[in-house]
Amino acid sequence: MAVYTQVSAEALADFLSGFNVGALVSAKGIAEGVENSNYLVDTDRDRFILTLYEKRVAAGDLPFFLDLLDHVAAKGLPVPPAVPDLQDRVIHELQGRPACLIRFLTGVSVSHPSAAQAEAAASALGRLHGAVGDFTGERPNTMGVEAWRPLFERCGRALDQIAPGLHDDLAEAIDHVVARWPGDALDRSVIHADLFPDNVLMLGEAVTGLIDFYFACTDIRAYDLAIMHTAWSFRGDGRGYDAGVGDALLRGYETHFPLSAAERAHFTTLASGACIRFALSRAWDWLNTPADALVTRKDPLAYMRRLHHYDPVLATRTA
Ligand SMILES: Nc1ncnc2c1ncn2[C@@H]1O[C@H](COP(=O)(O)OP(=O)(O)O)[C@@H](O)[C@H]1O
Ligand SMILES: N[C@@H](CCOP(=O)(O)O)C(=O)O
Repeated sequence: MAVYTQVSAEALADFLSGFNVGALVSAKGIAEGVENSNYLVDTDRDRFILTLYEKRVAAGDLPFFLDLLDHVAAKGLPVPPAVPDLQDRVIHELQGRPACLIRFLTGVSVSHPSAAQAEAAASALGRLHGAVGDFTGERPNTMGVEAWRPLFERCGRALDQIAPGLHDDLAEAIDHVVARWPGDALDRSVIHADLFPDNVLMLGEAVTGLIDFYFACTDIRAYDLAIMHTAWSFRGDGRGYDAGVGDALLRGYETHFPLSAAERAHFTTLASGACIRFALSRAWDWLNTPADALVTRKDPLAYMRRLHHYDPVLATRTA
């Protein structure tokens, strides 16, 4: 459960009085998510998500994320814009945290996506990449290829507390993948950068929401699909690659963006990089999540197993 900051009913009612959204009826901390504190808020008029930005979201980046959501929503994609208050402000402060009131979208995130659901979700990613073609905002990827070594070094030898050998395994993987990283050889774009199944809301096989744009940034466009491939095509523990789902992702995406020969040639490297990125952030969180935070930490080793699927050369100690 991701609630790092508690908001009392009184503080929330006071906060909502600055909006034209009706009066508070109920509020519950949301079980999913690891980055921010999220509450499901019902008023006597409507339902909202209240997000307090916590760990990796810098307040200075919020205008980029919110402008991006407005841009993409205006193109007809199902993304949740922030709700303005009575003075037309969308970024607030609550309990000392940056906070936004977000429009609620219906749908559920699937735990075990079928090939048809994966195809629909990847098709939505392709539409998203089409919609950002004329978006002028830019944001460097703070979790991109240049960030891996510094984060690895901040984790240090404590990585071996998670699994013996993890430190050396990751060091070798970073050297191997960074040396092969395509860099400027591939098209760049604004990307979502975290389109896991829990960030896609669905009803049956229809996508009803793309959420959680708080890692969105400018990076290699096909890297977004590679991230999705690592997140959708395996069981939660990182075992059991499902080729039906993996192929469906490529098929769905290519209805909007056929991959170039270069993107195909580099896809395994992009996916391996995604595995390093999520293994590292999960490892850092594993070692540093406050004991009193209501959050379920995610397993870094599940991402090492995925890495070994894409790059069997790296399959060594922690497999
Ligand atoms: N706009 C929204 N509409 C409906 N549910 C949402 C919305 N935003 C977030 N949620 C719910 O809250 C959960 C956590 O949100 P998310 O943005 O993924 O959190 P975090 O940033 O902590 O990862 C989601 O899995 C989803 O259940
Ligand atoms: N998707 C990442 C963690 C980021 O959390 P999210 O809840 O914002 O998607 C992972 O699984 O490691």
